[in-house]
Formats: sequence, structure tokens, C-alpha cells
Amino acid sequence: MDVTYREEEVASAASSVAGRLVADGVPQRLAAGDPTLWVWDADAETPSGHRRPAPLRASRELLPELGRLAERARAAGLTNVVLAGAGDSATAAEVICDTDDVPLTLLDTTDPGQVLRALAGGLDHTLVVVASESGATLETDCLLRVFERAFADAGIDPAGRFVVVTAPGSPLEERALDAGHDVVAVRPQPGGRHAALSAYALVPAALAGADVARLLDDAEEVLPLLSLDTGNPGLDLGAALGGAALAGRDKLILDDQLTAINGLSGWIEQLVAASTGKDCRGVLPVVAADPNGTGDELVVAIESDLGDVRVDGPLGAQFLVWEYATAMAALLLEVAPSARPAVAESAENTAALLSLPDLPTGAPAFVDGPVEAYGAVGSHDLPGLFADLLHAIPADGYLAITAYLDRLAAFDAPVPDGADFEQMTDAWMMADAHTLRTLLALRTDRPVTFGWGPGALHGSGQYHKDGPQNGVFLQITGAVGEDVGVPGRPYTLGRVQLAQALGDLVALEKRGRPAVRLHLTDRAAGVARLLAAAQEA
Ligand SMILES: O=P(O)(O)OC[C@H]1O[C@H](O)[C@H](O)[C@@H](O)[C@@H]1O
Repeated sequence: MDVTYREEEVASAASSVAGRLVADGVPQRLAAGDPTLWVWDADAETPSGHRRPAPLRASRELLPELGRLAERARAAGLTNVVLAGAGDSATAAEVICDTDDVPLTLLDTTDPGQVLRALAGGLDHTLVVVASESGATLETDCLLRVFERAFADAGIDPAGRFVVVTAPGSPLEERALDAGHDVVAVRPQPGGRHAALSAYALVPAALAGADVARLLDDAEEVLPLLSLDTGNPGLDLGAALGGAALAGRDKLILDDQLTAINGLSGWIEQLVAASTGKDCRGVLPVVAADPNGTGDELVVAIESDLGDVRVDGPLGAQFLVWEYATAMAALLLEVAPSARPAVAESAENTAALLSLPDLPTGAPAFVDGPVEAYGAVGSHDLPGLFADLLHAIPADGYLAITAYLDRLAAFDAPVPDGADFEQMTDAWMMADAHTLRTLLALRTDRPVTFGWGPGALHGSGQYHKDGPQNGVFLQITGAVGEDVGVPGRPYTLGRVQLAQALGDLVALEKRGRPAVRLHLTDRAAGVARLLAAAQEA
């Protein structure tokens, strides 16, 4: 595992803060298992005499059980693995599976269309992993209920169709045991931010066919380096992130286009944003975007020379080193990495909204074809609104787009007969809400970020609300065609999804952060209109 500084200014900022961390004995405190710095294993040391983060030992011990579960699923022909989960572990499981090229359907969403797509994926050979440490995350609870009902409706015995991963004693554990589902009770708890190498990510990944033992080997190989004062990749990366942020370079542009690890930037984004974004401080990760060359950027490239910092190493080591480095950066910024008060606040707002007879959407400020605009809007159409939003971004700020839509909907776009691959990808791109990010980014030298809601609420959502007061926020929601009822609850997935958007809006507005919601009354036509309007001057 290597971290290389490729720019003098980064090297000198990093070396001065690394010196401070070493003088404060941070690597030694980490090696000694200081619980304020890491989730340490209380009673085990590695053969090299170092303590190891709790999830590593627990996950290693879990391997035989994982093997048995995977074997049983294979024998039963359950080849379609659906993961109902949220946050760090769900994102990590997706990266592991994409990198190992094994299929996993991640549902970290309440979008009815996306869930219906998964339900149509062949229930007869589907195994659902429900992973939630708290056992109380709204979207995960909804998905468990929806899939239980779907199996029952299809005449499929749910026995052996669910593997529930949760903390012992959580409400989910009790419910799952009552229903006769397989339960993996996780001890000790990794805490949200250290879940990538824990059972919450490894159970779904192993069931999908990924080589999770190798992942743990790769992580354990780098572990002894993390207690060193020099040649410590976690310290080097953390000092680069923290040193740069303290020097005003607090926009972290992540470049992973040349690595074979698929989607690592998305996992790093949620880790860094949620761990550092609080007390009006933090590092803003920016994914899938070119640098603008402004003075507040730090470009970190995975396995390439395209950045100011280069990070090389296999996925298991990347997970561990980024977790360590992010804890270091948080220490330097003097924020508590594990606190995520704003994530909880939005979730509470959503729960309160769902208890109302109707969701308080208000009246649109204007309607532009299939798009309604809500919020404090000065313009009368979308081109005017986009111009205003871009203009409103402070000199050190950013624009964040969160789309509460089906992230796979673009693939439904009609492609011309006989289209080649390039024409097909063009058609998909012009039907994808994500393309709005690219189009708006062309018009500003400030970072424009994009996330799919509600998944993004668990990561960048923390930064959006409690990070620096310099964000401008654009939400996109959409009308629901076919909705999905949530059995045992008085709401549908569509209503939950809208309540999640509105709950986050309440939290943003409470802080005086400018936010606008665009509602697509026809989703496909609405996306097309957004993209066209973004290109109108
Ligand atoms: O695993 P769960 O309890 O369902 O939580 C899912 C996510 O919820 C919140 O966003 C926490 O801040 C995250 O740390 C966690 O990953």
C-alpha cells in the first residue's frame, strides 16, 4: 500500500501536520487501541503484536459461517442476491462486488420503480440480505416488509430467503428471529464508519460470490504499517487530507478512472463527508468530476498519476487506510468522526412528516413543462433558476444535487434501431438525471456534486447540513407511476421517498442553507427538460 505526494505544496502541508500527529503520539495511541481514535478489538492482538480494528477479527471468525451460508444458497439455486441496506456497509458491498465482477443488486433506496425492478428480477432465485446495525433504518425496514410480502404473494416459502445482519438485541433481530429468517448477529459493533470490512458488507458480498477472505488478507497486511511514525500510509494520507484542508484546500476531487477497483470514490465520498462534515467544517468529496484548477482543490487519484496525491493498493487495504486517514483528518479538523447528528435529524424529520395525513409539499413557485419548482425561487423558468443557483454559489462554495429517483431509469431510454454502443450510451446519458451535474459543472468553476437520494443522506447528507455554510442545494423528486405499499405500515415507498426529501429540506432550511426542489411530474420528460434547460443560456 503506497501513498505518494506528487506536489510540493501538499507534501509540505502534510509533513507539518504529520509531525504534529507523531509528536502527539497518535500512531502509538492507535497501535495501543485508543478507543477515541478507532473501534478497537478489546481482547485480540495480531501475530505481530498489534491490536487490530474490531471488524477485522470478527469478520475473520465469520468466514466459516459465510462459507456455509453461501454453499446453502448455491445449492438452493439462489443466485440473485439483493442487499437491503444503507450507508457505509451497503456502499462497500457494492464496491466489493463490482470489483470482483459478481452480481449484487443494491437497494439503498425507497424509489418504487427501482424496487419494482428488483422484484421483477426473478424472485424464485432471489436471496435478500438485510443489513442494518441499528435495525431501525427506515428504508431497510420498508424493503424487508416489501420482500416478505412479495415472496408470500408469489407462493414462495420465505424460509431460507432472508439473511439478516444486525446487532444483537436490535429490533430487527427480534423481528427476524420471529419470522424464522437466518440471522447473523454482529459482535462487536463496527460503528457506521468502520463497516466496510465488517459483516454488514461482507455477508452480502460473500453470498454474491466475492472473495472476502482475500479482502481481509489485504487489510491485515497493511495493518502493522498503521502504527509506524514513518512509512505509515494511513498517516500519510490523513496528513495530506487534513493538512490540505487546514490550508484551505478542502474540496477533495477523487479520481478513480484508471483503477480496476470499481466505485471506490463513491465509498470514500460517504466516508469522508459523513466523518468530517460537522461544526461548519469538513472536507467536501467530489466524485466523477474534473478538477477546475481552483486553489481550494486537492486531487487524490487511485492508482494513477492524475492527482496531487496517488494512492495504490488492493481494495481491502484501501478500505482500512482510508478509514484510518479519515479519522486522522477529522482529528486535525477537530471534529468527532463518528458523530452524525444531521443524518439522524433528517431521519427524525421524515418520521414526523410521515405521521401527518398529507405531506406538506406547498405550491410550486413556477411550472416549466413537466417540472415544478418549489422553494424561494426568484426566476420563472428552469434556465433562469439554474443561472440563479450557479450565481448563488459562494466563492468557496459548491452546488449539491440530490436526485430522489430510480438510478437505473436511464436504461429504459429508447435507443435507435441498430444503434452502436456509443449511440446507446449517448441515449442513456441524455435520459440520466446524473448528466445534469456535468452540464451545470460546465458553467461554473465551483464544484458540483451529485447523489441519489435517499442513499446519499447517510454520507454527503451529513456534510450538506453540518459542513461549512457555503452550499447551494438542488433536490429532484418525481411523480410515482406504480407505487409499492409497505406492509404493516400506513405508507407507500413513494410517500416515504418524498418524505425523505422533504425531511432533509427542513433540516437544510432550518440552517438557512439555500435549497430548491424540482419535482418531475413526468419523470422521463422531466429529466429531458432539466438537461435541455441546463444548456440554455
Ligand atoms: O446500519 P444502519 O443502522 O442501518 O445504519 C445505516 C447508516 O445510518 C446512518 O446514516 C449512520 O450515520 C451510518 O453510519 C450508517 O451506516
